[in-house]
Amino acid sequence: MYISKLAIHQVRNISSMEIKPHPYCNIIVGENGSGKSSILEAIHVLGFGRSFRKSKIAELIQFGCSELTVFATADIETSIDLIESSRFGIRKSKTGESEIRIQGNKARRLSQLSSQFPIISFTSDSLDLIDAGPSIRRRFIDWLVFHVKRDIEVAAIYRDFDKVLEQRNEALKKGKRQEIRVWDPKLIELNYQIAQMRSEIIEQLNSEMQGYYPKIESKFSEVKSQLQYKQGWNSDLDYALLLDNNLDMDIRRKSTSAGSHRDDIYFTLDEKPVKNILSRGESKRFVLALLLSAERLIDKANDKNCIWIFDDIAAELDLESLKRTFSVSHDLKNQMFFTCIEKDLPLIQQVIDYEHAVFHVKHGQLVN
Ligand SMILES: Nc1ncnc2c1ncn2[C@@H]1O[C@H](COP(=O)(O)OP(=O)(O)OP(=O)(O)O)[C@@H](O)[C@H]1O
Repeated sequence: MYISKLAIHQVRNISSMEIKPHPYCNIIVGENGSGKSSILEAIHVLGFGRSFRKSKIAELIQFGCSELTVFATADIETSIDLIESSRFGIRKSKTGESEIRIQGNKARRLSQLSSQFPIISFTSDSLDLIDAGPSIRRRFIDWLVFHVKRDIEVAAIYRDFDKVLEQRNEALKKGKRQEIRVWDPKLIELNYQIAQMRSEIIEQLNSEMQGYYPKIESKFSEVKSQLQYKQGWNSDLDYALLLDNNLDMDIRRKSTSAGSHRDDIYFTLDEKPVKNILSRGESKRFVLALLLSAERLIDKANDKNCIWIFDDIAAELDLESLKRTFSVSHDLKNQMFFTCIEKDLPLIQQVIDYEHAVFHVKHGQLVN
């Protein structure tokens, strides 16, 4: 799948812009502050309903405007010379309302749009997957589960778990045992479902990683890399029993101490935490291999390639990593959007030895 047309309105310094991207490789060039990343933000909003940075939606909306909109036409080659087009759109307002359109019809949930539109982003924040707290890794794994399972019910399982956990925590605050126990059967069931889905996907991701990591990082080809699911409770014990055992403590702490909401994934090299071993550049390559492995799983399950967005690619990766990334991504036939400043364009074009489109951006407008 690739975006064949993109229309952006009122996203940061872009008042209105229409682009017809190349099916595989797009380089967005401009000076600092020209609006390159804003194009990537617009694509990200379509796939996730939020910024790829830590910006809130209201911060993405152009100064003085009350909403932003992004529309895309995405094409899929269904056979050698047959292309199927789909239209997607999202409107987000400052006051928090969203309107989602698929083929011109209103959709109820963002997950309906996201399921059609798998986007992978590699930005300066991507290292958070290694460095930041477990919630970032859980979010990544759950996003992958959602795209691999291809089941809209998956989003409902996560939503319900959050709701039930919140209700149970409310009951814990009141300290009423009977009320707390009302939530336990549903919590146990959803906890089990989430654990099962996460465990399966981490195992599959681990196995893809064995192939991709050496392609991106030759230095550690002899060293075993491992992704391990670390459950947020003692998995030797029955979860129901654990909730019972922890009840007094949970009432004191006013929150549920054990469960999927405490899950994490350990990334190790030679059984040592990646976080403590790898340099910053090496960590970026590890994350890149992780993202490529994730894409492979999505691709296998959906026959639908992911759309990649790389912000300021030359600042993030060295020449060798760039070469490897472009080569692997090109083999996978992904649609890619890179941003870079004018001075880095020759370097990037030297590494990309296949057809691509270049879009020059100035003051929030295309200039080529
Ligand atoms: N809500 C907003 N409304 C209008 N302009 C904004 C808003 N938020 C940010 N901007 C401005 O939009 C411009 C484009 O930002 P963007 O991050 O897209 O630039 P860029 O080309 O990627 O720059 P760099 O190379 O420095 O990363 C910046 O000047 C930024 O200050």
